[in-house]
Amino acid sequence: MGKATTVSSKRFIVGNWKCSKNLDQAQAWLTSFAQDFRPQPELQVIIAPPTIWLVPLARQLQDLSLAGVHLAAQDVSPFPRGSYTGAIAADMLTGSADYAIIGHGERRRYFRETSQDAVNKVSEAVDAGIKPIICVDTASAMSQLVPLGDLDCEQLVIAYCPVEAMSYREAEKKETVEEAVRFIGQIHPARPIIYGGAITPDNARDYAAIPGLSGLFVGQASLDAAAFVAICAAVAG
Ligand SMILES: O=C(CO)COP(=O)(O)O
Repeated sequence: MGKATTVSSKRFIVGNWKCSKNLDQAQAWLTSFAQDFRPQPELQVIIAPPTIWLVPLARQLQDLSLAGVHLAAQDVSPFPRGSYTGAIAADMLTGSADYAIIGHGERRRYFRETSQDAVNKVSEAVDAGIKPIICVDTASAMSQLVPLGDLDCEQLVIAYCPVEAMSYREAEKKETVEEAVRFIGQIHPARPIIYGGAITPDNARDYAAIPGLSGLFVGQASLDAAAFVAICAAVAG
């Protein structure tokens, strides 16, 4: 895989369920989403359920044959297969997840993950053919961004998720997001950048229109299938 040279015209919308939903709820969500979602060319919808539901949801998704809808793991091991109790190696995701979220602010904060852990995870994901969605939590987080420059991965997505927006449930000001996107884009010119933090069906259209942004990363509002369909429609434009 070589380095990308231009930002692709793809739009991304990621629904991160975090630690929510049992299997019945997860499958009911997908059934309801499939009834109302209208696929759009260039729109990549990525659903990140708890890892334990990836395999049954991948089967359900295959039966539904929804165009442009993918699954992501919310995390991946920084190690290959081996004696790492509790870990899930990136190549174990093959066949169920196409993407993996890596370095989410909540992983950094509650699980003490470092930027080096994130880089190792990205490297494992890339080797396994899983596309990384790497999260950075502040616009000026050079330590999170710079090591990514050495990675040879064409399909990396950068998710800008300011911690305050997630903690206080208030989206960051659009001008500040735009500045952050410009800053990140200078360090990683050809990477799609998405924004996450208190996105709702009401503000999605405004945020999706921020110049330089390739999509949205949604937590709480993705738990409701109808709200997520509305956000997908807003991102598709
Ligand atoms: O963490 C996020 C995306 O992964 C954002 O979460 P909220 O949309 O709940 O603020």
